[in-house]
Amino acid sequence: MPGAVRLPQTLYDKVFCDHIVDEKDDGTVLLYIDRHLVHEVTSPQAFEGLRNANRKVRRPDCTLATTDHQNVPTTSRQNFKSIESFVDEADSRTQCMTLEDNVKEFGLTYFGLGDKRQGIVHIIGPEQGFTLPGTTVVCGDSHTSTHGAFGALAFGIGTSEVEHVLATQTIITNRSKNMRVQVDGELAPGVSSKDIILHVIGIIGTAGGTGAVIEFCGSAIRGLSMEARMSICNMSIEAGARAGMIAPDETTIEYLKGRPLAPEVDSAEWKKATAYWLSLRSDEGAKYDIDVFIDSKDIIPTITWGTSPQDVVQITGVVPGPEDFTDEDKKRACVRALEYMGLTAGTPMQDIPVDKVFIGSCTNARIEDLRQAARVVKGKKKAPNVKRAMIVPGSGLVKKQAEAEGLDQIFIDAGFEWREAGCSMCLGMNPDILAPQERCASTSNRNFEGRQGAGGRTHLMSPAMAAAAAIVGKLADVRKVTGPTQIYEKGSPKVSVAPAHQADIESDEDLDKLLDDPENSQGNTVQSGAPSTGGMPKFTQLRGYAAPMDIANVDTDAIIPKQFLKTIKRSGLGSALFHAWRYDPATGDEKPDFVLNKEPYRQAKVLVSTGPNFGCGSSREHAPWALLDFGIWCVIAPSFGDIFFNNTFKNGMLPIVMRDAAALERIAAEARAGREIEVDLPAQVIRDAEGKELAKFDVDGFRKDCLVNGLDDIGLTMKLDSKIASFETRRTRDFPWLDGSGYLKRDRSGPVKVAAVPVPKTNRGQEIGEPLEW
Ligand SMILES: CC(C)[C@H](C(=O)O)[C@@H](O)C(=O)O
Ligand code: SF4
Repeated sequence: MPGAVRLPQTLYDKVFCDHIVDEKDDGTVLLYIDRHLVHEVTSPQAFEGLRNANRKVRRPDCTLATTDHQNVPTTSRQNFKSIESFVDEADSRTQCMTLEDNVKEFGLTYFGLGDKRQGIVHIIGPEQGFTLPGTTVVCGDSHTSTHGAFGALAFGIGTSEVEHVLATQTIITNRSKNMRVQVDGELAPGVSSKDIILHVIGIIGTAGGTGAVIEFCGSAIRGLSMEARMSICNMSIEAGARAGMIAPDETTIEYLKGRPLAPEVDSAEWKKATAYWLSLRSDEGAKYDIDVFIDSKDIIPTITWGTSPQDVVQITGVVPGPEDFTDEDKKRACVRALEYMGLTAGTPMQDIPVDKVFIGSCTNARIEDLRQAARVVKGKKKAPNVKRAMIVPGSGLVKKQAEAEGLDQIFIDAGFEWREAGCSMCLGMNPDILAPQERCASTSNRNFEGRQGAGGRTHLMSPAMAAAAAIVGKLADVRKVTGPTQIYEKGSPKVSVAPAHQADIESDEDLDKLLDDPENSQGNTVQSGAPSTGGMPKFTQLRGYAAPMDIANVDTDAIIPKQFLKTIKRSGLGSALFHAWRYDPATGDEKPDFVLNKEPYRQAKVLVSTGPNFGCGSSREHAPWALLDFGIWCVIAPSFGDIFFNNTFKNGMLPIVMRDAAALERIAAEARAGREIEVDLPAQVIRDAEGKELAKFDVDGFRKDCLVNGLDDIGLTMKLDSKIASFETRRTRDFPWLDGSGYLKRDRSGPVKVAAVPVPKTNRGQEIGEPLEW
């Protein structure tokens, strides 16, 4: 209604409201997606689902695909002719070629390996101007949060959701909480945006942002370049948040000028777009559910010591010990992390030698990151004990730019390797990996067990700090290495180890055997064969053994390690579930102490985690697929990683949030005693084997309905086609720069422009035909 009084809104509220296609009374929202980024690892099963149901990609003009992940060798591409001849590893090749086939079949824009614009999906989106302020951006990848630096609502999704977006250009979701992290003051020399985000995660923890979208604000954030802002939003997922956002401002607009897929500067579209973008800041008096205030002067160069991104310490500090924590979960986690990391409490961080250095990843492989590292390295040499120091630019264009500036030579002269673009050692899936017990100074975002290679030890830090570590040969304080030099710039810049070195998987054949051999399946069908379009099995009552797990922050890398992500199927992953925890790396034998290797838990149908934040980290839907294939249909935990939580529902599984500690303990006690329990979804009750109630639980109404009735949500959404079409018409009218029409003008490939029909009301309450006011 024109003139209606609106409550003050946050940046998140505004972007969310501008994308609502439909909202149900129970709060379930059908949200329109403006930008969909696709990569080879999480898309094959989604395209397969489309094909099986004879569906098309609804908005090829709003979809951009690239190959970037574990499959892409970062060795020289000078002789690149085709993926077929270039990618040696069979499964990697299949995954890359499957994406190539799919983009052809569905008419999508694609930056392949031969294309200079190829790179990590979260680097190329902003680089091309595909990511724009005020948009909704999704990708089958948890670090989609990166794009929030533009004031976009950007979040990671699982493969089933990728299929949903491809088919309908929408997603089914709920409103998140509003969280504000305000960082004020001038950053001290040597302190970068990576230090800010590590510091923040150290304070709020990896579950601190659960259920929330974090808005980063304050004078320190405003003073950052776009690239530095991206590093912050990138790691909001490590703080457990659904997304991170920063309000667009002049820095944002400056960055977008001249980007190929942004509106043309000074055109009518540009003027309209920039006026809208600048309107996207939180209103005075807007309410936040959680507020965190940080003074920049408390931040000094920060690194991680343990196996969770919250395990941070200042570089001047020492390795902590269990007595430094009051919480029992944290004490336990500390003991485990010290053992895994091969560290002793009390050791000064700067006394710890490193074996490898990795400067790359979607967090820190942009031109500015490379410039910072180059400033530290210039004229110096890598320490002799550092076996490898790798620079992996985030995209072909970043690489080109760096070479034009002579950065490559600075690194090469210092003894670094200058590689091609890709995820590389961030995920350790291609030959860029750590050997067991090797220690790495890394600019990536995850230090989980085995993340960069089985048994590998990762310390997260900024590019300047990683460069300093390479020079010193130990974890080092960059301020000592460079002296008072200014490493960080203000404003935004324009822009092999032994193959398959996994202690547990020796060769491609081993992997194939594990994944393809029906013998290896635990015999429980995932909806695999049954494509998501065909409906799901109904979930009503589930009775069975519950496997107890007393670990906090069980990440999806642990649930299903990276080497199993190369499959293009949903089935057969049961034998790989918790692979590193379940099998001895040397012999391949089962570890007798691991819960799923014991009776009666080999038959477990439920998993009870007493630690919080189960399923945090990566968006890989392979995690629920592996659990299901093992036979686990229900996970009970005090809290969950957001994307994992969604992914389980999409596969007919039930994740139960049990915040009541006493009730959780009652369930865990039954589990430990090896007695069966019953999960009754219609009644929302958990009972013991005798039928006595152990706990009640909450579940979202829409999701319950889908589970109990085995409903396929893509089919349900497609019934709302006229609402989606109406939304698109309004979008074309109010946000014309978002249609691929502009893209086409600039020789973008892919069909576009959805026919406009007159439609009612926007979600901000305006009337038909009335232009939105910013
Ligand atoms: C492969 C992909 C699903 C995964 C993610 O979602 O994060 C990866 O990028 C990672 O960083 O672990
Ligand atoms: S976190 Fe690592 S593996 Fe994941 S998208 Fe970023 S660079 Fe790639």
